[in-house]
Amino acid sequence: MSESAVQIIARGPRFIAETAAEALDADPMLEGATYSILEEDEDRGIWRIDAFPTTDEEAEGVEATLKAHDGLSVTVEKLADADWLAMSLSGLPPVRAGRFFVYGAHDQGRVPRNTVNLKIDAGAAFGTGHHGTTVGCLQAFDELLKRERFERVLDVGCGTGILAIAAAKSGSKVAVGTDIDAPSVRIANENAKLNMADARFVHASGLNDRKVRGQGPYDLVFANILAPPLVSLSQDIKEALHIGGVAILSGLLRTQERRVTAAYLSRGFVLERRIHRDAWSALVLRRMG
Ligand SMILES: C[S@@+](CC[C@H](N)C(=O)[O-])C[C@H]1O[C@@H](n2cnc3c(N)ncnc32)[C@H](O)[C@@H]1O
Repeated sequence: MSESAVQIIARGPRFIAETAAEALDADPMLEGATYSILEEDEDRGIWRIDAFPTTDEEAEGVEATLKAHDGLSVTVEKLADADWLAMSLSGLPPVRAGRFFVYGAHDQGRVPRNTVNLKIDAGAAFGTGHHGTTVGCLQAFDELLKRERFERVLDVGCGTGILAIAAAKSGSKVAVGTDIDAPSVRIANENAKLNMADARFVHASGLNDRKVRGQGPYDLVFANILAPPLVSLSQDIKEALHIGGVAILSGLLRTQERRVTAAYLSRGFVLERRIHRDAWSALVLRRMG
């Protein structure tokens, strides 16, 4: 692990930022590297990549890849201590996505009455509602809820548990989440309690865990993970769903849509909707056969 954590920031025009993001995705040495890409300044057309490497090798690889793209200005900032994620995210404004309102402790007094409110504080797990992928999933879910009910919901890659908690708080009888990261599962279970939501979270790799399978088949599966696991889990996600059930997939860049969609179409899904947020995409796919 790094002696001190760093955040690597790259700014530049959209095309160059997206090309650099694709280069990060394509490098097998950087498979685990976490980054976000978003439009920072619409008027000036500036896009921004924030990368949060967890090892020195990853930091060197990410920095070198970003610097190899002419037109990006790249800076590396040292972060003070292990609480850097919480520190960098504390004070973030609440997020509204359809009926869902996601807020932190500092916004306790500003919660509307007519929304489904999700209290999620920034911490060591992904999913405060500020990332384009999470917002895309919540928006897609909100749209579907206008005409359908989802009794049984599974959230693959639950992070903070935000999506399963959203399901439990908007009428789903069964809301199960799973993550390969044990601390995320602990935090998700704490968040469920904090939100008085009947959602359960299981530490597991993939969908074959007994506790995950045992609650299925599901009416809806969220999977906000990266494009490669979305492709490799496509058969498992299909088997976890009823025929007619819906998968809301995110964690993929717009440039990766075709690859992910193809894996699901070939397994009998139809694509119902795409939601774009910054460079990210959320896909709504229905299992037809
Ligand atoms: C982008 S975060 C999504 C968090 C949250 N669901 C949200 O929408 O904000 C992805 C999460 O997926 C987990 N993950 C990655 N690959 C996974 C896999 N194959 N099975 C289960 N969880 C996975 C990561 O540990 C991480 O917590």
